[in-house]
Amino acid sequence: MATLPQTIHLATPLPGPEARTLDERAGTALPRALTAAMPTFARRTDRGVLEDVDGNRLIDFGSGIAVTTVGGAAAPVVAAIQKQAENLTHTSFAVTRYAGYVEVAERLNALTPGSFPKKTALFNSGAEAVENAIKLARRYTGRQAVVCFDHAFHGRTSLTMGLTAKVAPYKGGFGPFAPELYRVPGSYPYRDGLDGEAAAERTISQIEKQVGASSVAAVIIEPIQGEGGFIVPAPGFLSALQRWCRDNGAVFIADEIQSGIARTGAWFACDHEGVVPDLVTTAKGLAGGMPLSAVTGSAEIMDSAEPGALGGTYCGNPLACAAALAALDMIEEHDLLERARAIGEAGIRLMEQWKAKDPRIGEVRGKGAMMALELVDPVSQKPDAALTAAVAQAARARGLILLTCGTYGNVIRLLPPVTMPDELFVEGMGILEQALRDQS
Ligand SMILES: Cc1ncc(COP(=O)(O)O)c(CNCCCC(=O)O)c1O
Repeated sequence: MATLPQTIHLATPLPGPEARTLDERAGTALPRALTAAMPTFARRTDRGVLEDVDGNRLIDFGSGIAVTTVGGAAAPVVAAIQKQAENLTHTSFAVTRYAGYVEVAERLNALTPGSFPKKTALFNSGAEAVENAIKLARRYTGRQAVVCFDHAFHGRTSLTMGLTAKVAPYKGGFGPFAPELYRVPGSYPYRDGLDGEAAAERTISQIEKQVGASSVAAVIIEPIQGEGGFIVPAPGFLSALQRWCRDNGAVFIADEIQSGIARTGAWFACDHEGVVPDLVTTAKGLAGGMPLSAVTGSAEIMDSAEPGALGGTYCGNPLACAAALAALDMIEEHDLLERARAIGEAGIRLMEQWKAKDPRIGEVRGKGAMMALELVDPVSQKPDAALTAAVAQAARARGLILLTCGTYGNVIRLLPPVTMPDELFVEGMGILEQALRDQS
């Protein structure tokens, strides 16, 4: 298993010659709707480094959008996939079952919040998990209305586009979207100035007055909103929502696809507030880079669907299950929860120092290795998407894989693999700080 030096190395400008050739081929072969943050093509990954096709080594602050939390091509994950692939690549769990699926379900049933009997169903993508969580909530309650939130992202399938808030680039021209989806304001302390209780009162009032409590099948929320801007709700907001759902017979669904599986320094972002959802969706970091997603929750809700009502050809693929078991073992054996917390503390501390001297930084926020900078006009505090794009582009040109997000396009997000060495993380932060300075 080849390892990469955990240092940045720029042999060519980005994109280099091989990448430019591939880009031309991609322009001919692929639809223009497929875009990428980085102007190059990957060849290898190892911990915090991605090597591209021209031999450049880049610092990875993206983890493939919060997926390779344990590092790309992590040795234990690779070994588990190789071993599994020699014996079993696919049977379809709906045809002949296999132990790996059951083992992943048992792990998630034990790790997710709540001490009640739980069950898990596996799928392939995050959107697929969200779709099935909604199906189960509707089947269990016999109701149809689903409450979702401003700034939400839940996927790009038809139903999940309806749940997702931001129109561009996700939804334009793809409607009509599913009925019975109702969007309400959530908690965005930097922009609404509300504490958890006040934000929850506003949300619940809108649900009760404009949806009707008795028609709500589910309330679905990201405990930290990801694509919408790494928005950490005010303390108490999520638990107030959970109480309302319990009191009104609605299923509380925590979409932990981006915030879950050690990313925030806890197994789940809900853990930070002791919030216990009825259903949890997971994906991304679950299988160390392999496509796997899950719905985990109350056995009573999970068993509400008739035999045969859940499934799909590839759901819970054996290679993905083997990878997931190896990734979960890595998190436990190397205490990567603590590692995520340490990275978060170091990153937040650094960015707060920048903020003290730079009024363009409206807020520094996040938990664990899920951190963000919201960039604004220093006078009006209005979102500054142009500055955000310029900073990201400058950082990428210097070899830092960096992602942005936010409804207003003005949030820089940090999602490093938590197996990244400290000195490489600090070097990546230095590149980001310089890119900010260069845009003064
Ligand atoms: C909370 C939350 N729920 C659901 C999803 C959807 O997961 P899929 O595996 O991309 O379907 C996500 C995926 N987020 C990254 C999307 C990137 C893009 O599509 O450009 C998420 O963050």
